Amino acid sequence: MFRLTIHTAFAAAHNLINYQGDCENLHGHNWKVEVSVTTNELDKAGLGIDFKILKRETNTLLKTLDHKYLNELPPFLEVSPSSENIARYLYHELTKILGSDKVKVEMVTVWESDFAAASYYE
Ligand SMILES: Nc1nc2c(c(=O)[nH]1)N=C([C@H](O)[C@H](O)COP(=O)(O)OP(=O)(O)OP(=O)(O)O)CN2
Ligand SMILES: [Zn+2]
Repeated sequence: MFRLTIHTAFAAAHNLINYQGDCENLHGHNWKVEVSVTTNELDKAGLGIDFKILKRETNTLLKTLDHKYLNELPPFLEVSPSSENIARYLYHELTKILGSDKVKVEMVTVWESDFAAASYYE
């Protein structure tokens, strides 16, 4: 089994809902995003999936979040835009885009600082 991982990032504003403390107020993060996929098969070039495709599709998705107020976006209208919920949202969207009989999105990890991250996997 092969695991392929890419790192990328986006910047956005949010506030946690149903939360008491500083983070219920509007603030922002430069989130780092790590996407891992697994595959058993390699193509003739020896690639599970081209990193370029992995980065391009992830970055296209992240553009919909970048420099936005997350609480105003459809995925987070009724779901608090915590790092956990962002990771789960990205996991499901990337599975729709990249998932196949050969490639499984294994895990999405979202770092909201250098010291704190949430991962989602199934
Ligand atoms: N499990 C989670 N806990 C917290 C989340 C989260 O998404 N998942 N998010 C927040 C807030 O968004 C907040 O912005 C966290 O920022 P952070 O820099 O960690 O907070 P502080 O600056 O207060 O960090 P200290 O290390 O305590 O100074 C909170 N929790
Ligand atoms: Zn925050």
